[in-house]
This record gives sequence, structure tokens and C-alpha cells, in this order.
Amino acid sequence: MIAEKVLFLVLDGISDRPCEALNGQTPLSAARTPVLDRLAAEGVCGIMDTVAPGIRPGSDTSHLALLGYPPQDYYTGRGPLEAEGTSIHMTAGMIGFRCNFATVGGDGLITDRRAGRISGTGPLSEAIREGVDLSALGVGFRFESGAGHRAALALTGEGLGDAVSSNDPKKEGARPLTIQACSDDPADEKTARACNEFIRQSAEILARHPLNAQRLEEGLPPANLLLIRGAGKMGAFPPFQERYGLSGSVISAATLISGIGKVVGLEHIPVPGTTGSVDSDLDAKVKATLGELERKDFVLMNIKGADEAGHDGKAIEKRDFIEVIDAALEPLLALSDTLIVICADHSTPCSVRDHSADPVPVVIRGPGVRVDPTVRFDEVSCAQGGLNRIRGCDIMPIILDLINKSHKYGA
Ligand SMILES: O=C(O)[C@@H](CO)OP(=O)(O)O
Ligand SMILES: [Mg+2]
Repeated sequence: MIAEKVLFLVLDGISDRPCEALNGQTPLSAARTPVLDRLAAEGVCGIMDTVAPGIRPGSDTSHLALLGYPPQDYYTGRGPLEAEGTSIHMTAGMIGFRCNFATVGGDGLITDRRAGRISGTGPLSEAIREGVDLSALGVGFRFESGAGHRAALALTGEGLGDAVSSNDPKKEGARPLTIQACSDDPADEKTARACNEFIRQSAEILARHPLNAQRLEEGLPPANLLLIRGAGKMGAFPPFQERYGLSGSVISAATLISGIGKVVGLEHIPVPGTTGSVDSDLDAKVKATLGELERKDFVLMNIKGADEAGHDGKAIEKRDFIEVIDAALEPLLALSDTLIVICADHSTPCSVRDHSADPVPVVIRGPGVRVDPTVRFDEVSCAQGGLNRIRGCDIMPIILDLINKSHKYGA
């Protein structure tokens, strides 16, 4: 039997390094994961450098690589991808940015890059849309909330460049930076001016917003500053369906991933109750994925919460959420005619609180797979598996070969 459908599940940032809080185990190896282990036992396992050995990937570059769009050829910055994951559609001349709602103290130092992992920022974004005016600079904008503390900005207007820096120092306890043009090009200078003005005006609006007054009353960090990064224009992506002959959908609460899916031509299927965090409704997500597999050849599904726990340095929370994921994946065991591919997009070690280049575990289970002796889905067990060590850009060719859709190289 040959599989006709492909479920590609990315467990965002699930892999890790040994954690002190877990007696030297990783959250994945410490977690009880009967479903993932059974898939490992019935499949072929390996480890994967999603971009290349020693390269610490963003979720943007890693997902592009996993879908077979090498970032060195296709990546034009995170901003436009994140914007497309919201309701913003990036057209020629627009410059996209990823934004964080963050907290800055009275002394001007950032106290939380994610404003206490705020959610429900819709009213803040609405106030920014209504109140910020960049017309004196000849610039318009779109601004939309994403999942959690995330948002996307797109600048519109004549003569805007995308070679600008970020105001995000990437750490707490530092001052927000001034956005600079990275060249003498007046277009980059215009964008840098517009960004700094956007940040200034939005901070004034956020400072007097009732939602922040309420957060202060509740002892929560206010979302009183926007951190802006990942400037870019939209790239050109050959459609997934033309490239692989597969129709596809993307199921992800994280706007970056739904944006990447959309720009390569996957249909984005929103699932109510999913949040991109550890409180997400994973049963609803799995149900929606199974439904999509009835209609489409390929479904990309992303579960984000373990990555957030890694960024927050919470090893026990990460382990516990991995167990929640595992329980939610139980219905996948019944998919006998589907190729199931499960991996991470990068490691997010709790000790690093950011992504690392440590290779990620991968399992492929389904018809035609040469089952190897690995019986556990974790970083070390998978390293013994039959896929050995591959790169992210190898995974689509391997999938296509297993479903008999690869092109012969040679005559
Ligand atoms: O979006 C996220 O989850 C992370 C990393 O991709 O970004 P940040 O550190 O700004 O929260
Ligand atoms: Mg990621």
C-alpha cells in the first residue's frame, strides 16, 4: 500500500537540552508519551538540522526549509510572513514587520518583551489603528493583532525600503533601540522615520488605554510599548500544489506559520479555541486536521505551546504540555493510509530561553516506511533511527518518495 495523504505535524520548539529541574532529562524524554512512542515504534526515526548543522533557526526560516523553500533562496524577512498570517495582504511596495506588545518601566527599561504573555490585544490594536497617523510622513499602515503578545504591521506608501533595524534589544533590562536605516538609501530612511513615529504615537495611545489601566489594577504588566522587527517585502513563492502536485491546508494558531502556509498556497483553516499557547484546544485542532485530510492531500499542523514554555525557561510546564499534546494525538494512531511526519522546527532549550541549533527528532510512520528499532520519540532515541541525521530541506523529497510522487533523477 502507498500512502495518499500526508500529515506533517510540527511540534514547535519541542526538543531541548538536559534540564536541571528534570534531573538531567529533556522535557520530551521526561514526559510520558505513549502515542508518540508508538508512532516511533511503528515508523522510522532520525534527527534533523532544520536549516543546517550549527545554524540556530527562527521558526520562519525553519518552516520554509521544511516545506522545501530553502530560506537562502526564498526568505525576505519575518515581517511579511507574519503579516500574511493576519488579515493583512502584502502587495508590492508594502513593508511588513512582526511586532510584540511589550512592557517598559518608568525608567525606560523593558521589563517584559511579551507584556506578561498578554492575550486579547484586539482592542489595543483597534485603538492604534484609529489613533496613529503617519500621513505627515507620506505613509499609511495596517496593524493587526496576532496570537498572544504578537502583532503585525505593514507600512504602505511610495518609496519605502526594507533595510531597517529593529527597536527590540531581544532582552529584558535593556532600553528599546531607535530604528535605523541600514543604508543611505532615502527609502530606508523614510521607513525608519515612519517606524520610530509609529512606535512613539502607539506608545502614547497604549499608555492611556483602559485595558492597560485594568491590567495595572490586576497587577499585570501593561502592554505599553511595541517592539518591531523582521522588516521585509513579500518574496515570490512557487505554489506548493504546482511544485509537489499536492493540495494542502495549514492549521496553526501562530500567525507566522499560517502566513507561511498561505504564501506557498496552502489553505488556512482557523480553529476556534486554539491559541498557540499551552491553553490551546488541541482536541479541536486534531479534529480539524483529520477533517482536512479528507479533503486535501497534505496538511501542515503546528502546535506551538512547548516552544513558549522553552522561551519562558519552564521545563516542568514544557514536560507537562508535551503529555497533553501526546494525549491529544491519540486519534492519529488510527490513520493507517496516511503518511504521518512529526518533528520540531528547532529546539527551544529552557536553559537558553531561545532557539538553539541542536538537531530535532523526527519520525515518519505510514505505509512503505522501513520500520527501525527505535521505540521512543525523544532527542536521543531518535538519533539511533534509520533516517540518521538529515536536513530540513530533505524532508519533502523523502515524503514525496514515500508516496511515489518523486521525479527520477537520471534516465
Ligand atoms: O513568537 C515567538 O514565539 C517568539 C519566537 O519566535 O518570538 P518572541 O521572542 O518575540 O516572543
Ligand atoms: Mg518555532
